[in-house]
Amino acid sequence: MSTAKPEATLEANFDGLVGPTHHYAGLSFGNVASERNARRIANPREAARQGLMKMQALAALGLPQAVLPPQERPHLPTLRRLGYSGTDAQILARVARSAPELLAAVSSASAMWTANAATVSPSADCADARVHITPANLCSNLHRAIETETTARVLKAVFPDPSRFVHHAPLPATPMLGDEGAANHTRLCSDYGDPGLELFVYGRGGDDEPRPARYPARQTRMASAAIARLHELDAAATFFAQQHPEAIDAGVFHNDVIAVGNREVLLYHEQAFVDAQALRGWICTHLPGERRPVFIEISETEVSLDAAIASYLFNSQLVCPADGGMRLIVARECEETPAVWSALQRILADDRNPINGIAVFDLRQSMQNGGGPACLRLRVVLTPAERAAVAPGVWITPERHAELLAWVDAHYRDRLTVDDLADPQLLEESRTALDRLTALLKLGSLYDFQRN
Ligand SMILES: NCCC[C@H](NC(=O)CCC(=O)O)C(=O)O
Repeated sequence: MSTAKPEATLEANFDGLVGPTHHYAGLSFGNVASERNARRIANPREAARQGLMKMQALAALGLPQAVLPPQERPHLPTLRRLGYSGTDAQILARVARSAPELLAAVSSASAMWTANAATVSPSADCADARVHITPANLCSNLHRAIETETTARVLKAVFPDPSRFVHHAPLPATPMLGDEGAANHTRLCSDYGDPGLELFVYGRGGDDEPRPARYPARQTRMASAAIARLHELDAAATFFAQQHPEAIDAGVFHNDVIAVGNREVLLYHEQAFVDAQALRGWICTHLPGERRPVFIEISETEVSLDAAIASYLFNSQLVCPADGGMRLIVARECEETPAVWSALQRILADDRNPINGIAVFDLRQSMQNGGGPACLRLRVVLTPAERAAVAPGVWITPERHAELLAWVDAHYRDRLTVDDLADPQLLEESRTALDRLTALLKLGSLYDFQRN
């Protein structure tokens, strides 16, 4: 067992803080939880608290843990751009009457799922030895596409030093270049500081490749290839794998719903990829460093695709705590799904893999919109010098965690439905909360309402 030293290169998790307008509107076609829970009563306060509990627990394992702020919602600048005019209250009343689905979209707290914020490549993988960051265009859904501009601004504020961090522009927002960020990107390595393998998973490739019939493929091969070029990755250490179209049609709208990789371990469902064997073969011949790859393939007979999607087993986080070993961070739904829980016990008992612990979290508010433990975090591998260059206010310490809980309790409602979204008071509450938050996290003026 190795104890992580403070001078080591480590993987940090940047979790999205759930915003005050968290609600269920069935906005994501192809995301079965979002569709199933449309119009359910949401509890934004509980949602934010559940996320903060996970952040604090990972920080307590000795892992670098940070927070990314929510976005301004309802987003009035989008509504004005779409032709609504008048006071904020007048606009909210009009859009609620004429296009309630548009009001729901501009009110979504979906920026919480920071696995879709960007694709990040560690400096060890990039030719210029800097960390490369490309915000995702999220062009498959309006409520998500409007995150990109603010996300780019937030990431520049959090990773400010241009000698260490390169910020690319999001890819043009068009179906051919659909990009949903790190949820379709995995890195394997021997140790975090070593050069690694970057694995991009796409749903839609060339005309000769199979496509889902029912649900959209949100990530294209062309988008992934562009990111690999922008990040100056070594072509010999980069692989593009196609996600199984049948999995997409069953509700696997991102690869991180069906596979998770960490260090030398790849845990995936047998229906995750069109050609898992080719992927494994390539990893075996290409993984640099001392460790040998470890594959944990879960068969359809052990855990059905439907059980995997209902429990979000593969949306677990696989992390390396400071005291050694590897731990799975799973949603409570895994414990509640018998086939999944026994598969997890089997994985734990098997000493051919380094996984030696499981921690269960209640993330139900996010899960009901199709976002599990891994959706809520953006992974960023950082050297000690890079960690020191991150905006200091975003790191989760016991004090910051307590401040954020108090901030949530002071500003968030414990009940929200789509019918509440037109309430001008909710907009006011959100802006007041976010204004305090940027001060608390020492991030300066991030939001449109702070800059006008
Ligand atoms: N990585 C998890 C993303 C989940 C997200 N859900 C949503 O947007 C649901 C929102 C709603 O239906 O209210 C999505 O599908 O992109």
